[in-house]
Amino acid sequence: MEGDEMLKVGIVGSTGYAGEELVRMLLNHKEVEIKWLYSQSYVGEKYSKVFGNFFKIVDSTCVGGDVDELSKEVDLIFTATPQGYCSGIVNEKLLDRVKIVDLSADFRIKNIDVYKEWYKLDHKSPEFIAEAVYGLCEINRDKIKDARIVANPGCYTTASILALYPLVKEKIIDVNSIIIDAKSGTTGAGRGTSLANLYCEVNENIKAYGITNHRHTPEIEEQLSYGANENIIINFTPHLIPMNRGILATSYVNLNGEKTYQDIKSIYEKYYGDEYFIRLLDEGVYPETKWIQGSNYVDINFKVDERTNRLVVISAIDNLVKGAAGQAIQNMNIMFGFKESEAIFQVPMFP
Ligand SMILES: NC(=O)C1=CN([C@@H]2O[C@H](COP(=O)(O)OP(=O)(O)OC[C@H]3O[C@@H](n4cnc5c(N)ncnc54)[C@H](OP(=O)(O)O)[C@@H]3O)[C@@H](O)[C@H]2O)C=CC1
Ligand SMILES: CC(=O)N[C@@H](CCC(=O)OP(=O)(O)O)C(=O)O
Repeated sequence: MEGDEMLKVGIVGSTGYAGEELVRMLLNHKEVEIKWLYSQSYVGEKYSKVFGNFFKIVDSTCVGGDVDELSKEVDLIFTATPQGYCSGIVNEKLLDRVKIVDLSADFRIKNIDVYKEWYKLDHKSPEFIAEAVYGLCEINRDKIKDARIVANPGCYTTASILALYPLVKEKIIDVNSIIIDAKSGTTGAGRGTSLANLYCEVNENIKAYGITNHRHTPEIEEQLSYGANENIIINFTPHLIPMNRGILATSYVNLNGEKTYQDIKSIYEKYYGDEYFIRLLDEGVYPETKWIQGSNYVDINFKVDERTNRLVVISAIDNLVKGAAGQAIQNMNIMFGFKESEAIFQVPMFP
């Protein structure tokens, strides 16, 4: 497509890590033109000065001002912004003009009291929560097609829910025995400066954080509960590790009755066998972040522990790609009927 036929998009939060990944991948999209790159801190600056990797590739300058006015130039807006931003700009007039893919958590959680409790924020447009679709592509593809607002899932949540969804749906595990132990690279924390993310604090170190109260807990619980059709509560413990990007989630669950490797494998095949971006690894081969880095792939495998009758499931994603920008583009592709892998097929970077 060319000129007027191209889908025009704007990116708010373009100067963050997720925003940068959106630009990097959208440049390869045959049917999309990036119309503007919005920033609060770099208005008037060349985007390629903010991120030198775009030198001689992107000539645009960051724009600021009224997003409502800018929305008249585009068909879709990605908001790769902090929690509370997107809910502040959404209104009926805006949604008449554009579709929204929000990378924050503003529209992920249906129960507003849960949102308030875990995010310590008042929601600025609760009237749109019900219609927003949780953009976990492999699970909600049909609903995403017609959505005006897509709530792009969090990074830990994407890795965790995709690993566990077939198991809860098929009721082969005790749904109240789920423990998720997840590790993330430091880009997961964003580009803003904070003491905890300084090089010397992160390098040569691994630490758990958000123990029993990380905000992805209710997001995982809500989505797994829809799958199981019953209320699920979980233990979720994230860890910060000295890597740029990547998430590895190890989930422990009690099996209902004895199950073989093949029993479980056939369940994963039923749900994901035809999924382009989900790779069910061969028996005995377990996901590593190096194998998905820079790509939109989700690698999954598991092992039955016959001694404890527990199942251990390992999943890996790139937090900035399938955990953020890649999935956001996948959602856009579904919403506009483009090839689902357009612009987001990348061979993972190794090493
Ligand atoms: N990093 C990750 O792995 C993942 C991130 N996410 C979510 O995506 C969103 C972006 O994350 P990430 O890129 O890491 O964050 P960053 O901190 O790297 O970037 C945030 C961006 O938002 C802009 N911004 C900050 N405050 C405001 C504001 N009040 N209004 C408008 N824009 C603002 C910032 O730049 P400027 O000042 O130039 O406007 C910047 O471009 C967050 O909601 C995050 O939770 C989701 C999944 C994974
Ligand atoms: C390493 C790290 O700090 N990760 C972030 C999760 C990033 C993300 O996906 O979160 P959202 O729900 O905000 O979109 C965190 O734990 O807060």
